[in-house]
Formats: sequence, C-alpha cells, structure tokens
Amino acid sequence: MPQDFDPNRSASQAYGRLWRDWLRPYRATLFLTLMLMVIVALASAGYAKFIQMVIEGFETASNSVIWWGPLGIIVLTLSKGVSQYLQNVLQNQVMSRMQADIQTKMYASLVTMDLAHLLAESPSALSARFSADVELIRNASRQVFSAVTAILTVIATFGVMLSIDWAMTLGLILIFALAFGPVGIVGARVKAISATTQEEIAQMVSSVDEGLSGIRMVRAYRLEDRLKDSSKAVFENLYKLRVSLVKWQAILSPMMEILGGLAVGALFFLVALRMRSGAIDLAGFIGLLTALGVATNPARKLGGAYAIALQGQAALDRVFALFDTPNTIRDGSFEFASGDKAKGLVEFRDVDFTYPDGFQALHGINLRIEAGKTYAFVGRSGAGKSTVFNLLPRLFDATSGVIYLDGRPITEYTLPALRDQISVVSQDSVLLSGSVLENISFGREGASEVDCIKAAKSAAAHKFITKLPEGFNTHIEPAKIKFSGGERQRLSIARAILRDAPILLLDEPTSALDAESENQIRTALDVLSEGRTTLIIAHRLSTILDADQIVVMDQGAVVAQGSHDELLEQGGIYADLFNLQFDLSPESSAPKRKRSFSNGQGRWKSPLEGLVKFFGG
Ligand SMILES: Nc1ncnc2c1ncn2[C@@H]1O[C@H](COP(=O)(O)OP(=O)(O)OP(=O)(O)O)[C@@H](O)[C@H]1O
Repeated sequence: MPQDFDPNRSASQAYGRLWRDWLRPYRATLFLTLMLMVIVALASAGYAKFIQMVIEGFETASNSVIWWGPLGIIVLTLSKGVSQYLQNVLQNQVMSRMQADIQTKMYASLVTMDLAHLLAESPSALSARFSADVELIRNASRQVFSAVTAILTVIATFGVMLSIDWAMTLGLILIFALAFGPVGIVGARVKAISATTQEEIAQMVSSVDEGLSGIRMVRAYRLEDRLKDSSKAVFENLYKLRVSLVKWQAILSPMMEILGGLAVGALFFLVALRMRSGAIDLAGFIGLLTALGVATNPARKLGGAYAIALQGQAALDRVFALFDTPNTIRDGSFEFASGDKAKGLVEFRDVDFTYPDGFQALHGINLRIEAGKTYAFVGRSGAGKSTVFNLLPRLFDATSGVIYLDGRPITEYTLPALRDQISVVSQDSVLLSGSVLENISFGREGASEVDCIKAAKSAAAHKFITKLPEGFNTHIEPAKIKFSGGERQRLSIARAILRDAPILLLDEPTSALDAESENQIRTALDVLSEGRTTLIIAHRLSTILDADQIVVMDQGAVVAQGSHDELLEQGGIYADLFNLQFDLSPESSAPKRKRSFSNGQGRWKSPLEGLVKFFGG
C-alpha cells in the first residue's frame, strides 16, 4: 500500500508538487489573487506611513490635513477591505476546484489500483483519505495563502519602518530573526504528532467499521466486551495524541506573542536612544508603532500557518503516495476483431503465485482447461481455488509461469479484451447504486432493455423483480440492500447471461437458500454454463458429478484431476476427504453425513449439499 508520512520529505517538495500538478492550471486566477494580496499588504503598510504623515500635518498645524487626513484613511481601508474580499472569493474558488480535482483523481486511482495494494488497507482507512486528508490539504493551502499575505504585509511594513528609521528597523529585524529559532523545533514536533494522529484516526474508523459490520457475529458470540475493550484502547490513544498535539500547537501562538512582546520592548529601547540623539521625532515614532502593530498580527499568523501547513504536508504525502503507487498489471496490445470472441481454451503452465505479504498461495500449477467444458475445483479452505480464479482475469499476475488463453499468454491481451471474455458469478455479487435494470445492464455495455429482461428471465430473476415497487426501474441503494442472498445471486447470473462471455468463473453459492430458489438458481446456472468454458468452485455433490473434470487442490497445488469415479478409485486426498465426511459403508443404502458442519457462510439444507465442502484444513 502507499507508504505514509515521510518526515524526511520536505514541505517544499510536497507543496511544489501541489503547485505543479494541481494549482498551476489556475495560475491566472492565482496571479490575480496575488495582486490583491499585494494591494492588501501595501494598504496595511501605507496605513502606518499615512499615520506618520497625518501626525506631521498636526505638528506643522497644516490646514489641509483636515481633508486629506480622513479621506486618505478611508481610501486605504476601503481598498484593503475590497481587495481582501475579492482575494478570499477567488482563492476559495481555486481551493474548491483543487479539492474536487484531487478527489476525482484519488477515486480513479483507487478503482484502477492493483488489487494487491488495495486489499492491504481497510476500506474505511481509504475513505478517510477522501475526507480528512483532502480537508487538511485544503486547510493548509488556505493557510499558505494567508501566509503569503502576511509575508507581503510584513515586508511592506518593514519597508515603511526602514524609511522612517533604518537603524532601529534593522535592530528589530535582528531581534526577530534570533527569536524565531524555537518555532522550527516546535513545528517539527507538531508535524510528527499530526502524522501519527491521522494514522490513529484511520485505525479508529476501521475498527468502528469492522465492529459494526460484523455486529451479528459479535452478538452471537458475545464479543461485545472484547470489542468495547479493544476500541477503548484506540480511543484512549487518540485522546492522548490529540491532547499532545493541541499542547504543542498551543505553544506556537503564545510563543509568537512573547516574541512580539520582546520586539516591542526592544523597539522602546531603540526609540528612546534614537529620540535622544534626534534621529526620530514623535510622528516617526507613532508611525513606527503603527507599523509594528500592523506587522505583529500577520507575523503571529505565520506561526499558526506553519503548523497547519505541516499537517497539510503529511496529508499531501499520503495522497501523493496513493497516486504514485505503481500499477504492476501492464496492459497488453492484442484485441479481438470486432464481433470475435475467445474459444475458451485455458492453460496454466508452471504457475506460481505469491501474495504481496510473501505468502506463496500457488505452487507449480499445470492445468489444461478445454474450451466449452466444465471443471469443478474442490479442495480444503485455503487450498488456493479462489487464487487460481483471480489470476485468470489478471486481478493479480502470476509470480512465475504463464497462463494462456487460446494459446496466447493472457498478458498479451489488452485488459478489456481479456476481461470481456470472462463472466464472474460469485457469492458476494456486487450491486451498485442505480436501477435494477442498470445493475443487470452492467453485464454488457449498450445492452438493450429487452436483452436485460430476457437475461433476467433466464436467470429466474424476472418474477421477483416484477414484484418490486417499480419493477426493473426500482432504485437500488447499496447502503440499504433489501435483496436476499438468492436474489442477489440471480441478478448477478442475469448480468453474466447478458455478458455472454466464453469463460465463466463461478464461485458456487453456499449460502442457505430455500428449495425453490435453489432449484431456480441451479437451472439458471445450467443455462449459463451451457457451451462455455466453466470453472466452478464447487460446494455441491451434484455440481461435482455434472462436471467434465474435477480438479483437486491442496496447499496451493493441483494434486489430482479426473472424474468423480476415477478420483475415488485413485484414493488420495479426494477419497480421504470424501470418506471422512460421508459414511459409505455397504450397509448404508445411500451416502449419509457422518457429522454435521457449517460451511461458515450459512447452513446446508441437505447432507448432499455439504458433501464435498472440504474445509477447515
Ligand atoms: N490477499 C491475500 N494476501 C495474503 N494471503 C492471501 C490473500 N488471499 C488469500 N490468501 C491466502 O492464500 C491461500 C489461498 O487462498 P484462497 O482464497 O485461494 O483459497 P480457497 O481454496 O479459495 O479457500 P476458500 O474455499 O476458503 O475460499 C490461503 O492460505 C489464504 O490465506
């Protein structure tokens, strides 16, 4: 998964990239914003200079000061206020644009990212990046803008101060420079704690999410206390981090305040000296004081902006790391001519596969899967059946060895060309937000309504769909799924029928279904697999008996292949597991289950159903 906050990467690198990739397109607006900032800074500094001029006017008892004095102040404050308003509006427009652009790219990166990377992080931690991290970036960018205004204002006011008395101003700059050192130390601390806090927040969101999504299991096994205890530790940790973060952040403001005080003290000392020597008069002194007053607030803001900009850097690093995660699944170039399809001959030659965490799930798989035939994959839980299935549509690439489709390595096909040849019907069929019709039509781009309805009929889904409040137009909201397991499966079968791909990957449903649904699904699956190369992770005896070939897997390897009778005759794992779970003694007239077991997903309705579910290792 993308690596997280790297304290060695400098803020300038992160913000430099933010500018290059996300802000530069809006440089015209940003330039305008900068000009407005310059006006704000000049108006602020001009204010101090103007005060000096007005006091001088009073000192010389000038008559005209009664007009230009008030007028000048009004012009200065008005131009500052209007510029501030316009700058704010423009700046926030650019920020909102940037936020939307980053979120769009983040989502695109996630949906196309290698599964291996994606599965390494919990969905809630990933979704936290959309909200928390992007918000931090926006906030930090806003602070960078205020910092620019603050810096411009400080520079302009120092210019004014220099024009009043350069010696005193230089003395002040020296004092400020010496006093700013500690800010860096505190800033580094804030940066580190902020990064850890973000990680803890992601951890908290994911533990809350996990607890609530598995609430049935939690209740059934009375795990509430355990869950409460483990989440308490997470909340407690987060509390400590937050308190510590606030403590360090809170130091920054008073620190700047104290530094401001020191500066004022030094100013008084210098003013006293310079007044005695006649280098400065009262008007100059008041002008200097006003300039200092104008500069102190922006200078103080700089401290806060620095801390928030550092938090933003941590978020930027996390988001950019997501963009930079390389996609290891490289696209090939072979495409089928329009209207052509694969025949469906699949071969695995010496295929090994190791998951990113280093676990080798497949060892030397050699398989020839004839076009149009049905292959039932059986084996204990964890034997590697799903992994074999994942390699075919290239959700992962084999670590070594080659998989061929119609004699061509699957890596040579373009991903769409390859994946269009494959339909997947799994136990956890995904329904997306949209109408029932749309959910079926995802099976094939541009499918007509008539085709979708036909597919629904073949999948035995038509009856329950027409009973829905708006039939095929009923809106499905993933958060409020009202479909039963069997209904979802039938929708997913309809999708696969519509797709009409030559290869079918089928994870046979194990969830409990009533007899009628089960029969309907079986019929639908028979229709679906007719004439297609079908690979089934089989859980039912009838499926296994119907298959042309049975592939027995154990510990990541194919250990046997043949028909049911052949495999039984061979003995070995297939026969062992078969005999272990069924009483095949001569006196029993029919196979009878020896023990009762659960498949971990639901109940089995009949002994037959559980016959060849080898599980538990
Ligand atoms: N993302 C992953 N990272 C690391 N190891 C994994 C990952 N997914 C699966 N494995 C491991 O690979 C092995 C094979 O898993 P696989 O899901 O292919 O088995 P299976 O035969 O389909 O099991 P089941 O019947 O329980 O679904 C298992 O030991 C599993 O723990």
